Amino acid sequence: MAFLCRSAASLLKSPRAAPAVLSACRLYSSGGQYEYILVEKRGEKSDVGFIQLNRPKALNALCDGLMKELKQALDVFEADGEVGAIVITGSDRAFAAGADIKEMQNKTFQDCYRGDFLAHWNRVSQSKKPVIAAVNGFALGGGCELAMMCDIIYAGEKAQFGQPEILLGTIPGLVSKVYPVDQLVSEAVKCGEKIAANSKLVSAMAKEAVNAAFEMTLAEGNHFEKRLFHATFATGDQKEGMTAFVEKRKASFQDS
Ligand SMILES: C/C=C/C(=O)SCCNC(=O)CCNC(=O)[C@H](O)C(C)(C)COP(=O)(O)OP(=O)(O)OC[C@H]1O[C@@H](n2cnc3c(N)ncnc32)[C@H](O)[C@@H]1OP(=O)(O)O
Repeated sequence: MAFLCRSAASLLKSPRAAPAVLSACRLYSSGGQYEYILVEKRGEKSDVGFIQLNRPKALNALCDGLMKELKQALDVFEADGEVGAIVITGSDRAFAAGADIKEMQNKTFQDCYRGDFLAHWNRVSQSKKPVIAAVNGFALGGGCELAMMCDIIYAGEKAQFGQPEILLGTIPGLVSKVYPVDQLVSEAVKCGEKIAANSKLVSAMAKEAVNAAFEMTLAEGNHFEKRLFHATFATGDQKEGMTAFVEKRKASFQDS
């Protein structure tokens, strides 16, 4: 506890961190004026920081504003000496349906690279306090990764985890399933057909990220994956994939 208090105090003393932490404290202590999340302390002793993602109409898609608020709330709970653990949850229908596709649809590689898109997304994995994900409904793409960044995942019976980015012409896109013996090969071929219908260019990038991860530290692997993710924004297939989602139609990838 002494360590936590010192760490909180040093955060507040740090000239760079202080304004952000103090403004986040104001948001929290004034009952929570966040736009995209609900924040409170729970538990008999009010020692559990509770963050609920709250963009129900967009199935908690992780827009930039939401991720900034999540970082802010984590800063506040880390600086709060009473808080011993943090819970992140969504709604019954969706933990989070991934990064906000409408926000990403027209981004270029240059936008991603210059703005270091997703730079603050690792914040949850850097939390000094244990973080528990309570997942109901969809946990897709970045939503699945957000849950994976937590230390513990509790899943409701209807939780659905997935990495469907390949359908949008970006990375990653890996799925594993268990089948009865007699269906295994035909199901594997069906799976191959589904993969082959996506962008072959982007599939290769996804594989490159996964293979490279075996040779790298976690931080290096995260960085490499992010740069390849940025690189997909230079492809026509990312534009087609995300535009097709927004226009509610099937994507037609050209491997370009
Ligand atoms: C580094 C990280 C990268 C990524 O995370 S890329 C994103 C990965 N995620 C996905 O690809 C999932 C995208 N969403 C879906 O496939 C579907 O949604 C669901 C299967 C989750 C649910 O389908 P259904 O029940 O039919 O609902 P609905 O009408 O599609 O969604 C309700 C509203 O939510 C918006 N929405 C859903 N997911 C996202 C998203 N990820 N980004 C932005 N908006 C999203 C929709 O567009 C729609 O909105 P409106 O009512 O205005 O048409």
